[in-house]
Amino acid sequence: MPSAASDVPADTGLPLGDTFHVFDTTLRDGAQREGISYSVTDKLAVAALLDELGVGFIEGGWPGALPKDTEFFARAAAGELPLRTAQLVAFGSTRRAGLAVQDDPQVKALLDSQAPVVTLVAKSDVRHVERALRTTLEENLAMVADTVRYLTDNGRRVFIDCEHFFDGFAADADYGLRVGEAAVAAGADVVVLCDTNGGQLPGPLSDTVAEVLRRGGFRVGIHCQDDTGCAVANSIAAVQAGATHVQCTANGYGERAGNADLFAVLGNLITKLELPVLPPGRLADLTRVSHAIAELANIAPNTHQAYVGSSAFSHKAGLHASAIKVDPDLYNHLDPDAVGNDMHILITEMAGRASVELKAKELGLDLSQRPEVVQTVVDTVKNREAQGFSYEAADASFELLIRSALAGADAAEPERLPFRLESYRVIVESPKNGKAVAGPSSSEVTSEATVKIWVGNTRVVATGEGNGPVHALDSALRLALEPQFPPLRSVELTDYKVRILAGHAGTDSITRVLVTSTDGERDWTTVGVHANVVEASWQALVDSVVYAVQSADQPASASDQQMQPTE
Ligand SMILES: CC(=O)SCCNC(=O)CCNC(=O)[C@H](O)C(C)(C)COP(=O)(O)OP(=O)(O)OC[C@H]1O[C@@H](n2cnc3c(N)ncnc32)[C@H](O)[C@@H]1OP(=O)(O)O
Ligand SMILES: CC(=O)C(=O)O
Repeated sequence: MPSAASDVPADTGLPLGDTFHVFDTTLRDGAQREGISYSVTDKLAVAALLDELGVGFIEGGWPGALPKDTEFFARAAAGELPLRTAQLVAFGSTRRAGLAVQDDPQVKALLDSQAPVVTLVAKSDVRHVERALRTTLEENLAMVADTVRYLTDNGRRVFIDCEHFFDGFAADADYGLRVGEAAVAAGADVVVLCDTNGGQLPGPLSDTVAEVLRRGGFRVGIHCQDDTGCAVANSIAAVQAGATHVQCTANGYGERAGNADLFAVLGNLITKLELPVLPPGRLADLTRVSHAIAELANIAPNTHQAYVGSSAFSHKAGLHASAIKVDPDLYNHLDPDAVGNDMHILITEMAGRASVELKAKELGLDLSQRPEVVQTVVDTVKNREAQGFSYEAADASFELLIRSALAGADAAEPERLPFRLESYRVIVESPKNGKAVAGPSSSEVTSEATVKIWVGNTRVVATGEGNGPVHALDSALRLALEPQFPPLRSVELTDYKVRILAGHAGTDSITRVLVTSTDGERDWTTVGVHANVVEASWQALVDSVVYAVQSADQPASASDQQMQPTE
């Protein structure tokens, strides 16, 4: 890793070179989000992903303030973070008031980090200088100048983050400009205007950026928090006003409401403003990198996140689907492939014929020549959703519904169900002495289920146990079916969600169950609805098993059997 600015490659490998900076602070400001606590290994992995994406700068943390960040820079310097495109940045503050810069241990830690670039946070609002730093305006300017000069003299490139710049500028514009000028005179490259409390709106923020550029005569960057929900809009407005350095965090992670989301900012800069700020071909990594970082941050991805959310290109309304069938561009603001995302058609009560046809195509079923089947499916979905079913998240049940409609419409190809239910029974038993221990332990309360089914002409009776009635039913059903349908051995239930749908009174409410299963390669979700939670669960389990059997390659012995229900 280069240890000084002189070692920094002049050619950044970025299409705009040094003229535009995409500066990521996921590992510093993003880590200030409530609930995030990266290990050093996580931080190295996040940095590697950001480098793969092709950002220009990765702020890794505050060495000297957080032991984990000190270790992160040490491990990066030791070769654990080979960077292709990005340069590593260490964050810290200007020297303490009244302390010589060379004696300030946290400034020394910035040099020790060996990062070639340093971002220094500085006060630029007179009220913060006087009330938070409790020093004079002149001493603050000296703190900025001394620290920048010391770092640049030691070969570092320096950016200066002016905290609370916009509020400070409104109160005393001249002082804000003097801070920027002092930093630049001492050797700083970029003066980053920070909306630290996130209270700005795009119009006034854009006016301030333009005025600073006019009066300050230095390079301007932007750093926006999201407290007004405008961090992305503010960042884009600043760039349009002339900022050439934009600080963001992956998925908008950050303190309070977060920071400007790197992925939305990149999507907007590249596809809307046509600024090629990433190396060619990397835009298509946006969705993958967003989700991988969410995984490392241990935060469920935001499904509705612009550009990269799994719902960012999902269409629910029938009228939208009907236009999309003609041309997806009619309802998508860009081709989802461009950012590595996919379009989805959601099937709900709002679906029309086009929605069903497009969704079937997504599932590999061509209904374009089967208008009567499409209409049957539309009608069935609308009726069932009115009863409480929800197909939006239950693609497998929806596929079964299409297959059933196809079979119903086609006398030559009647529906082939793997089994027919005769009956099931579930027993839940509390301890004989009646003293179940309070708490989540299930060993005190046992469940047992018996299923009686017909597989072809064979009657099978199986009993299973489980830590709850649904688990017991699932065990019994598999015991009964696995000998005939070996692929079921690799199928597991991975998620079980219950929702009570209110009726007119508590007692007549109905229950919707969603079951997610996996065979290790694919996941699928099925739905059941009934007033009785066990029956609703059974319906979802049966759909899951039928889906598994129908979509797996059947061994000759099983597929040769007569699958028709026998009477
Ligand atoms: C807007 C932002 O997000 S900036 C980034 C903020 N991030 C963090 O604070 C995370 C890491 N922070 C830390 O680990 C600790 O706060 C430290 C190590 C930086 C400082 O810890 P401590 O010395 O224990 O003090 P504390 O956290 O109360 O900070 C207050 C001190 O910092 C000084 N300070 C605050 N801002 C600045 C600044 N921009 N420049 C120089 N000194 C500053 C204050 O004057 C005060 O110094 P004093 O104790 O000599 O009066
Ligand atoms: C520097 C920074 O994180 C801020 O001002 O918000």
